[in-house]
Amino acid sequence: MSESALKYLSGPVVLLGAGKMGGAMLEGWLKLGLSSDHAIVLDPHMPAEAAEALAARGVSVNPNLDTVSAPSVILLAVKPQVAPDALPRVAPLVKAGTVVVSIMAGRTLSFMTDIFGADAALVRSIPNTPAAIGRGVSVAVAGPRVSAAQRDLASALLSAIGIVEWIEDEALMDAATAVSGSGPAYAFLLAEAMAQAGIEAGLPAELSHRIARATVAGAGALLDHSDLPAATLRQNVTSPGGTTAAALAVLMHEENGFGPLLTAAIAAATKRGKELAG
Ligand SMILES: NC(=O)c1ccc[n+]([C@@H]2O[C@H](COP(=O)([O-])OP(=O)(O)OC[C@H]3O[C@@H](n4cnc5c(N)ncnc54)[C@H](O)[C@@H]3O)[C@@H](O)[C@H]2O)c1
Ligand code: PRO
Repeated sequence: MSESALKYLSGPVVLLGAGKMGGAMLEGWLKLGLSSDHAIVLDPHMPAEAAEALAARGVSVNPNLDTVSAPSVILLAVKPQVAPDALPRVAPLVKAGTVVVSIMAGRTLSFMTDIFGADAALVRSIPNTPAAIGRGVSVAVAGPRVSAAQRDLASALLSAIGIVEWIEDEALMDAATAVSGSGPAYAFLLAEAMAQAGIEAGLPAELSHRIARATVAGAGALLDHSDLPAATLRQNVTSPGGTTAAALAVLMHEENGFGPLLTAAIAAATKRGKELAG
C-alpha cells in the first residue's frame, strides 16, 4: 500500500499498548505519512512525559472511547498475559470495515474471535525489535473475514517497520515467533557470549565487548548485502586447518554444538508460544 493510503484512511488507527513494539510501529506509521490526528493511543500505564510528547505531536492519547469514530485498524500490542483484561475494552470500537491486527506472541485467531466476534476481520502477526530502525521482520496470517483491502492495509502497517511474510497456516506462527520474533535475542546473546569468551581468553573487557559487538553487526550487514548463502559466507572465513576450523569443530559438534542447542531453544520458544495461546 502506498504512502497516500496511510494518509487517507477512512478511520483512525487505534494502538492498544504503546510499549517497545507498539511505540516503534507508531513511529513508523507517522514517518510513512499517517496523519497524527488519525492516530489514537490507548495505554493507561504510559509514562506522563511520553504521553505528553505524543499529544504535543497531535496524537490522541487515552481519549474517552465514546469519542472514537469507527477505526480502520485496531493494533493490539499489549502483552499476551494482559490480553484477557485489555482487549474487551476495545471490542466495542470494532465496526464494519475495522481490521484488528494483533502482534501478541501466542494469542490465536480463535482467542481473538472469542473477544471480537466471529464477524471480525482479524490478523495475527509477529514482528521483531529491529522494527525500531525499520529493519523488522513480521510474519502474519489473516483470519477468514479479512478482505483483500484489509490485508493490504495490515501489510502497509507492518511494512512501516520492515519486511512482511504472509503465511496461510496459523499452526506455523509459534515456530515463526521462535525464529524471527525472538531471534534478535539470540544474535544479541551471541555478541554477549563472544565478548565474555574473549575476556576469558585474556582480552581487556572493553576491547572484547567492542570487537564482539562490531563483529556480529558486521557479519549481519554482510549477510544482508551479499547474495551468497550463509553457509558460503561461513566457509569464506574458514581456512582449512586454521583458527576458524578449530572453533567450528566445537560449534558444529553434532551432539553438543550450536545446531542441536538452537533446535532445543526454538522448540522451547515454540512450546511457550502454544502455552500463551490461552
Ligand atoms: N518485544 C519484542 O521483541 C516483541 C516481538 C514481537 C511481538 N511482541 C509482542 O508485542 C507485545 C508488546 O510487547 P512489548 O515488548 O512492546 O511490551 P511492552 O511491555 O514494552 O509494551 C506493552 C505495553 O502495553 C501497555 N499496557 C499494559 N496494560 C495495558 C492495558 N490494559 N491497555 C493498554 N495498554 C496496556 C503497557 O503500558 C506497555 O506500554 C506483546 O504481546 C509481545 O508478545 C514483542
Ligand atoms: N518477544 C516476545 C516474547 O519474548 C515475543 C517474541 C519476542 O514473548
